Amino acid sequence: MNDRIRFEVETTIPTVHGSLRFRAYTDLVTGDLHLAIISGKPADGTLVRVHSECLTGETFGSLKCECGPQLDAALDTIVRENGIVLYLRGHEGRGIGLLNKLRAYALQEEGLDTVDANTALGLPADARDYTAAAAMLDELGVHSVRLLTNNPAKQQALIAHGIDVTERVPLEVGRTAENAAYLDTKAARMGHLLHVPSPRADDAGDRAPSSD
Ligand SMILES: Nc1nc2c(ncn2[C@@H]2O[C@H](COP(=O)(O)OP(=O)(O)OP(=O)(O)O)[C@@H](O)[C@H]2O)c(=O)[nH]1
Ligand SMILES: [Zn+2]
Repeated sequence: MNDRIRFEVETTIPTVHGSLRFRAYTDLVTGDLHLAIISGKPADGTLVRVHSECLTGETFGSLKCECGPQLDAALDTIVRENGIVLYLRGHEGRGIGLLNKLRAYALQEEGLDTVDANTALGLPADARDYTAAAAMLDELGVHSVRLLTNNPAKQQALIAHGIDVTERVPLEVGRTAENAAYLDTKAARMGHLLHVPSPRADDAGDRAPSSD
């Protein structure tokens, strides 16, 4: 499997979440540099988050999606419980890239939802490939995982690449008035398992309610 990725370097970085080990891998097919962010010793059964890059959500605090809070929560969780966050470059915009994601956002301003905006651009609703993620887990000696995700398709994709997903662990954070319709569309049209209710109108701008 590891004709797909090449390990480059490992270094430890102190972060607001705690001390984390960063292992960098070159994707030999796409040229992207992916990261495995690790707390504790990788082992079968470990907690894993396979996270798709989202510049707008993670760097600029976009409230259109929940990627930023999900990444923060995943890093906090692996520091607490040990585990791995695979940070996948080239997955931006569900695999259509930053420029096309911004084009899709422009169409969403005209009323299209997140699925139809991709389709209107002649692009798949989800173009992500998980081969590199599975190869990184293989390189780390991890073949069974508890997966932090709300997306059963991501679970199935990893299974199809030979990773035994023993449990799906929900990661429902970051719901706001701004992204409630987007999250509801992901649940209705993309099969995401989302149960946290939308914030009330008078909560607009607040961060996600704790849970149900
Ligand atoms: N094309 C497109 N991509 C988006 C949009 N909103 C967020 N994204 C991208 O979607 C990716 C994250 O995928 P999501 O569908 O939010 O969630 P997921 O990774 O499938 O599922 P979880 O594991 O539950 O987070 C990131 O790369 C974001 O950049 C959008 O409206 N259009
Ligand atoms: Zn995002």
